Amino acid sequence: MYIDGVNLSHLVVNEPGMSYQSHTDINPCIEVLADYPINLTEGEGGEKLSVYRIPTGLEVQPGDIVCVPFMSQKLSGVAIRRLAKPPDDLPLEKIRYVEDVIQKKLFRDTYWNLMERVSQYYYAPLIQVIRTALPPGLLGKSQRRIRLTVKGAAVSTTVNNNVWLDSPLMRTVYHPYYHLVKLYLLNEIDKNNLIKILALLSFKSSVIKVTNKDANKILYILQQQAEGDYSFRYLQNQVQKAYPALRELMRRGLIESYLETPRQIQPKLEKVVTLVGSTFDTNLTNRQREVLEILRRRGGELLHSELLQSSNTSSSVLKALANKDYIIIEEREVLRAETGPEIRGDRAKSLTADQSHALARIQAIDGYAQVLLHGVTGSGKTEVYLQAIAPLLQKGKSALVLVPEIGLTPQLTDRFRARFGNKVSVYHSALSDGERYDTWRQMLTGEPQVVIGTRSAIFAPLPNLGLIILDEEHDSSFKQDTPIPTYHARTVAQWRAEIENCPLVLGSATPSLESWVNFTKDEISTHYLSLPERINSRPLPPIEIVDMRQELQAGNRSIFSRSLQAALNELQEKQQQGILFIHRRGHSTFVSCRSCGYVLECPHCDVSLAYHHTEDGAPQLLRCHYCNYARSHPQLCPDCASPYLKFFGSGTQRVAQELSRQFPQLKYIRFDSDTTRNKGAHRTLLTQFANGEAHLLVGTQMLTKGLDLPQVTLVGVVAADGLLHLSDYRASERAFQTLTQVAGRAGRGDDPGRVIIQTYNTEHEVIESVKHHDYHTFSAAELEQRQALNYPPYGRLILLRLSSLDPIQVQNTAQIIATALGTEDGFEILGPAPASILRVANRYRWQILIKFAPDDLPNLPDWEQVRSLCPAAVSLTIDVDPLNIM
Ligand SMILES: Nc1ncnc2c1ncn2[C@@H]1O[C@H](COP(=O)(O)OP(=O)(O)OP(=O)(O)O)[C@@H](O)[C@H]1O
Ligand SMILES: [Zn+2]
Ligand SMILES: [Zn+2]
Repeated sequence: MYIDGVNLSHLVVNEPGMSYQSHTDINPCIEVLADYPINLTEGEGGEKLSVYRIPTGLEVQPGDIVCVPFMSQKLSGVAIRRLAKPPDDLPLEKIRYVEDVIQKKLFRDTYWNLMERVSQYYYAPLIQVIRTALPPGLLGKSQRRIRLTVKGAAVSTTVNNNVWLDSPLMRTVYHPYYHLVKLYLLNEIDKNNLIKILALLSFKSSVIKVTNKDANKILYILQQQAEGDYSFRYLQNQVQKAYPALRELMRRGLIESYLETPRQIQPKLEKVVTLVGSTFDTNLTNRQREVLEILRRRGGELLHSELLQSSNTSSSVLKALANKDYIIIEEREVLRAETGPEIRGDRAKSLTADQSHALARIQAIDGYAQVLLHGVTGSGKTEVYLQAIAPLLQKGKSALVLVPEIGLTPQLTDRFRARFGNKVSVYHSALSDGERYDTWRQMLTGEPQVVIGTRSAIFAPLPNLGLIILDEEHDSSFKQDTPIPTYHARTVAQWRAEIENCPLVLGSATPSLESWVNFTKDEISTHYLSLPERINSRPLPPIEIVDMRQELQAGNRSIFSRSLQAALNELQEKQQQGILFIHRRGHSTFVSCRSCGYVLECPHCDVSLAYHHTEDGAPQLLRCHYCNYARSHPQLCPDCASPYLKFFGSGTQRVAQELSRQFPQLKYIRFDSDTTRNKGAHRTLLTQFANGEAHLLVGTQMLTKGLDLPQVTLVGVVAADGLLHLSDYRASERAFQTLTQVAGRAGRGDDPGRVIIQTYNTEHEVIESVKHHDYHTFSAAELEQRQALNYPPYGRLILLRLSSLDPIQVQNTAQIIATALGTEDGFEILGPAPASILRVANRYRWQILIKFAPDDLPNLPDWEQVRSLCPAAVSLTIDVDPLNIM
């Protein structure tokens, strides 16, 4: 990483034996990489190091997170390098002091190396990588904001004449002319007079006019907000040429810009009462004696609030006791963390031969190596992970376990907690900021522990890492599409394991083709470990493929084939349980008018709105899946006022309706994004199902991931076709993985399972391979195609995503960039092409795909040059190794 021409990797960090701390330094300074906001006066925010002085008495070391002054604000940043004296070209009095150290010793050498590698590979500024790695709020979220001046508040915008008078801003008592506005509101003076008075008062001339269309719009937007205040970024997204317009408004004194002070997340403190001494003097009241007695009985230490409650007393009583030195009241930090329910402990299972073999191979690794644990569904991969981790903890080391989506797999965390108790913590984005902050800091302590988390947990700052595990390594949620860095947790895990010199285990029943090729290219690698059988030699469930065309020919118009209907009937007779899987895109969910054909669309995106209905009695909503716009379901067609609106509802909903109609006695639980919105809903629904409260679990993709329910004997895939026809070179791979995983939920217990897949494409090669549980044939055929077309894992891809409010400008920019790239060789350029949904949240999107051989890296374009071709109104994201090309 080069910053201002300096290669950072030589500067960093904490090199042992360095004597910078020497007390003879007269004016010690430190270089800081701060979290600068985008600077309005310079356009783009750059990445540069700034020098600060270290005040006497404050210990500042490279790798610390510090708080520094910047203009009139405070920012946080990472201390990079100590200087024994200030740089020669910088007069001492110009250098400001570091204010404080927020977090000591965050970045060790190894951690810093990781940050740099991510930054280089994904072409993302280092500070962006650091921001991704840290819990939210640790670096202050300092942002540039724009607010109206009094003068600006009084300008009448032509967007809506004189709207300013009705703007909330004018009605706040904080407004300097509120007394005048109030007169107007009370009808004491009329509007025209008020305008004249205000004009006289504030500008001593006639009413100010803003003629520039964009400037006018900015004023209007600001005036609509109660405090007349928005972030610079927000305004930039609302108005096409925001930047010159803002400058004009600022020059005319109608708005001002300022930096918001960072809001640090504070550790949570609670008052604790501790009993000191055990003899109680006679000078105590009965009440006081009682309180002390309760405290003693409860072990001599209680939370202040708890003691107040259980002794039913007031804080003045406690204070009096503290004054008499019977108790100590002090603030102590409490850690916020997700704890999960109480779980009964369990012991290590005795392993099958295959499991033992795999475990032995993993444990024989000394230092860094990658292992692919390829085990069919239900082969006991998790048990191998658990037993690989146990001895590490004993040796004082920690383990990191990455999973696709933690909310969906409460079962998995439970299994880890049952084995390792409170040594397990979870880390993912659904935690509150406070919980994330505390969990994260708790990792820094170096206590041996197991962290289970999603994608971003690959940056968990565990100092003594002994093992990294990626479960379901094929899952695409390990890849971040946006914002930058567009990292893949598997790739980062490879670097991290290498840097920390520990093993990395990739586990899957359906390995990604990348991993498959990687581990099988040289003969059979010793690090390819296979669990080809289920536990107790249970068979994989037989898979029946049903041709839905034949069903139709035979006169069956139901969405359930005759075979699936029979299976559902049997389920009820035998009191067994089943899962019905619906692919999200498998059914249309839009609402259209039967009379005129009008389709309800999102006003901001080029897509139709999807119908959502969570339960009886809940409001019927139409929602945009791209920008989250929502509206209520209209009674009448907005176009022709016909009452005959037709909708299908989400796939699960439609299937649920059909179930109630055809199998009224079958109880089902819907498990999809509508029914699992609330925190803890996944767990609740799965527990209900596990307790036998329903025959069927009906749901989407969420069902495919790691569910281990022994009583499930039937899995039905209602329509596989939606999966087969995605316009993406990875569609087949994804379809094979999803279908294999969902099929793998059946027959995991004593009763044998069966799977029924309904499709209109019985001959599709994916369907063929899934039917025979044949990963090898599938991957061989798929890899052949990839190789022929130079797609990953044989070629590499970089996707340039461009977007703008201006449809012409973004198209032109895409064309210019593609042309410029076309003059270089070493790579192939596909596009520019509009994204498959051109407009999302009012932004028009184009993309350019760059394809090259893995070893051609040195020939890649200069991204700074590419960026310079991009005007300010067009944003460019470089997605390295993209997974979603749509
Ligand atoms: N050695 C063993 N003896 C007995 N039972 C075992 C053993 N190993 C694992 N099991 C049990 O077998 C079941 C399946 O194991 P597990 O869920 O780990 O499989 P998996 O390979 O992770 O499956 P999937 O990839 O389908 O999620 C679990 O209920 C687990 O407790
Ligand atoms: Zn209509
Ligand atoms: Zn939308």
